[in-house]
Amino acid sequence: MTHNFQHDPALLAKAETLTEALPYLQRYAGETFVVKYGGHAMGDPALAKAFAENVVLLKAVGINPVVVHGGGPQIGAMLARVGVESTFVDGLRVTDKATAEIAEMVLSGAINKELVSWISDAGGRAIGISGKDGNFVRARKMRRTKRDPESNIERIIDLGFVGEPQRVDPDVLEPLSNAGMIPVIAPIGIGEDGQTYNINADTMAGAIAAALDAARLFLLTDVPGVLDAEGTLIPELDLEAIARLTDKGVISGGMIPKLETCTRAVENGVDAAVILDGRVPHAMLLEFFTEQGVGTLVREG
Ligand SMILES: Nc1ncnc2c1ncn2[C@@H]1O[C@H](COP(=O)(O)OP(=O)(O)O)[C@@H](O)[C@H]1O
Ligand SMILES: CC(=O)N[C@@H](CCC(=O)OP(=O)(O)O)C(=O)O
Repeated sequence: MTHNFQHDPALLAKAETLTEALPYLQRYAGETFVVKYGGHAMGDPALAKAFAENVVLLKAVGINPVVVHGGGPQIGAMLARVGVESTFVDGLRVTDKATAEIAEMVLSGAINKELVSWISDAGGRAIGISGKDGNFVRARKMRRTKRDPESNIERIIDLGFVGEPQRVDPDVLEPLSNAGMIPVIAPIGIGEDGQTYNINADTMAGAIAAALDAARLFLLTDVPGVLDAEGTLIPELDLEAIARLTDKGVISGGMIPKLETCTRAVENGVDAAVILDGRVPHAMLLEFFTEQGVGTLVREG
């Protein structure tokens, strides 16, 4: 697939002026925005700085931002360094014991604290936790099945210690947010038996957005949004259209958990979910002060 979407340079220039976004954002004062920052969008320090500034701006106008981060490529690099092989099924990393340990080390350790420092450098107060802290996210083993197209038999796929959020406790975040902190969350959960679960960061963000009754869920990634078969950006999708595109195979790899997340989030009370390009400076703000937004907006329909 070719990705031929071009960003309008005039809009990008406009985005440099953070203050222009203020009147648009102030309408959301008191609301919660959950922002998922993907590992692919993390590489560039200038973008990281812009991202952190945006999050601090949201907090400053009275919005309650909650950051959930990924780190897939960084986990992959660490696994390669220690010689552990990694495979993916539908965008999810098959996770054995050693992989779970490394995923937690990279996500809860290195990346979580890096994001906390970016936000701190931008003038905010961030506090980094994972789903384990305060039993914030109770997880269970993810059950995944796949239908064999030839035999039409549904098979269970064992993804190891890949988890799905079972219960999110909003009380863990409330005192932090009320004290002026910006929570930064690593996608690691804890099972009833104390087991560590590696959770896809999109899935984690969606469950948190639903539990917090968020007004928006942003998924920042390394493409302009959901692209059609020609590689053109689809500005808006409802749940029916997502099912259609998935069946046609237009949506694959990492976009599968993203759209599953958006679907579940809007079904569970999140007003809208947006998949947008984390490589565009101030993408989150552009979404609000451009007529059509800049990514793919998912609503229930
Ligand atoms: N229809 C589609 N539109 C856009 N991206 C798609 C589509 N289908 C699959 N993808 C893939 O999904 C990727 C984004 O998911 P992922 O790599 O998991 O990102 P992140 O690390 O930000 O979570 C894109 O880079 C692209 O390769
Ligand atoms: C189960 C599963 O796939 N977990 C992910 C967690 C990190 C993640 O989701 O990072 P991105 O958002 O950068 O892709 C992983 O191990 O890569």
